[in-house]
Amino acid sequence: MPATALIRETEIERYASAIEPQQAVATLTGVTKRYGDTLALDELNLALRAGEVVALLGPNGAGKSTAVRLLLGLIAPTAGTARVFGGDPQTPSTRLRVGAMLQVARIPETLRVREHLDLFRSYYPNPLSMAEVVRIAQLDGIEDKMFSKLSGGQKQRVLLGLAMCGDPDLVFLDEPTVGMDIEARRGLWQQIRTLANRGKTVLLTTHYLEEADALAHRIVVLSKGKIVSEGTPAEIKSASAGRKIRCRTRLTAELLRALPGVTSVEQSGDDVVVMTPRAEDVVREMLLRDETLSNLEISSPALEDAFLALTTSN
Ligand SMILES: Nc1ncnc2c1ncn2[C@@H]1O[C@H](COP(=O)(O)OP(=O)(O)OP(=O)(O)O)[C@@H](O)[C@H]1O
Repeated sequence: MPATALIRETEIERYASAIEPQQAVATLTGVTKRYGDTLALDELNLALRAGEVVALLGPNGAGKSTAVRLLLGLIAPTAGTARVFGGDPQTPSTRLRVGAMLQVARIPETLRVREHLDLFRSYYPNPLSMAEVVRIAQLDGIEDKMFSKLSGGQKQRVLLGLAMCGDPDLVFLDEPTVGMDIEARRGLWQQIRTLANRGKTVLLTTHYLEEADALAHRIVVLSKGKIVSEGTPAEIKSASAGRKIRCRTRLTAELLRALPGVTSVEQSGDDVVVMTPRAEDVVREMLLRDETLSNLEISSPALEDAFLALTTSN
């Protein structure tokens, strides 16, 4: 069954309508964005609630950065409206309440960490104290280092610190852990969780499905400028690919494919892998036909499988 058949418009509407306008910290309503002939966003509706972490997932060119840049007020929609704290994202008073993690390439290499933080703190009337920024972004011990001398993970932590200087209520993290090893990535995840626990709203874009799974209350999957699925990580997984049965059996692939509810059958070494939204029924049928069936395993698909199904079938 194509994944698109499983993604119901009504599910997306359920999320959009579940957010009362007064709860929404930031919204894109009917937003279309064109760059010349390129349609980057196509009548997109997105709302972020106070205190939630939302992951925007999607393949290259899906429109993730465009959505973030609209909410940051860096670009204007071709049609539709972008609102942050009820106002235009471009107004200075709104910008003071928003923090964004920049890309490494945009940071001057020849300043020390402390100098970068001082500079950013000076942009805000009520910045966080230096000690607080250092604590949140775990920069102890590297404050006096030149930015150019830092490791990839340390640079990403400085970028998070810079985003936090103004004590923002809404934080945009664009690929926050790109280029980091798994240990450093986990450390940054912990810091992002701390932000959410302090009531901040976080929108992160990522290519790492594990990251979205680990951090987000809600995942929004974009493909070609449209939302193709939206829900908790568990909902995304279960809505898209059903469950996976792995076992050793004498039954032929042809017979398995003919069982009600089976969506795919693949050989994997000596085992066979069967995908179905009705795992219990299918296993019952298999056991009735093959009492030697062994090595049985039933699992939910990884978010990665779900994501691929969603974005490639579109
Ligand atoms: N300034 C621009 N001028 C022209 N086209 C652009 C511009 N910025 C983005 N685009 C195009 O708009 C579409 C959406 O791009 P966007 O950068 O928002 O996607 P993305 O999901 O963030 O991709 P990636 O994961 O690669 O960063 C793409 O087709 C891209 O080529």
